Amino acid sequence: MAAVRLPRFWEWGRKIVCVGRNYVDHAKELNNPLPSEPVLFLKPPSSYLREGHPIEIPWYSHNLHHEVELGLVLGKGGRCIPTADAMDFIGGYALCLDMTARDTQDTCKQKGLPWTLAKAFDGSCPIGDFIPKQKIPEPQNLRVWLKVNGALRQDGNTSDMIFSIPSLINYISNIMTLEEGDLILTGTPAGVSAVHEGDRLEAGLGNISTMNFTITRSSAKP
Ligand SMILES: CC(=O)CC(=O)C(=O)O
Ligand SMILES: [Mg+2]
Repeated sequence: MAAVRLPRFWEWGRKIVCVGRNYVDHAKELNNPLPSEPVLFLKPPSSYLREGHPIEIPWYSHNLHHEVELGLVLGKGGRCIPTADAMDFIGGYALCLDMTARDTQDTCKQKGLPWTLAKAFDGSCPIGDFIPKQKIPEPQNLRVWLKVNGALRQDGNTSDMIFSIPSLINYISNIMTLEEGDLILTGTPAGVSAVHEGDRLEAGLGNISTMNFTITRSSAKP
């Protein structure tokens, strides 16, 4: 039953849990300290964006960054999931972008405020198609890449994660109950950079899944 419903998980209104600073090279490029525990934040379901719709630069940002990430789609829910059992809770995967208003994030950091404005705006989580679990037998050894206007900007591998996929599921589920259809973004590798109106983004998980988006400026202003 779950296998039939999961392919359209983004329509369920479930939470998106994001992990930050999970790759050494990315933490270093932003001069962030290496975390001793996973860094977590949330995006609302209104962040989901599917191909065919442009990514909008929020009206308050002049430095929107791409972050390409492997997404884990929960196939069943649980609380305090043991690391040893964690992979059984994955129903599939998705190619994801964690679009980030970097200027806003920097201001939030300086003021000691949460990252909501920088990370949780409408369309801040573009996603590709649902990938059934069996199509990625080695999720901890997977190329994650992104091009802007044909130029390769991010080219990482999930083998370089600081916190492994099972340990992330264990950590998150010790804090909040994970539900079927939840999405976990596992962090971005190095190479994040600014996008501009008219840019074309192409991203991929190896050659298993690819997606394309264009960039526009939001017409929504207060
Ligand atoms: C510094 C960040 O924005 C953290 C983040 O989202 C990541 O993927 O790393
Ligand atoms: Mg991220």
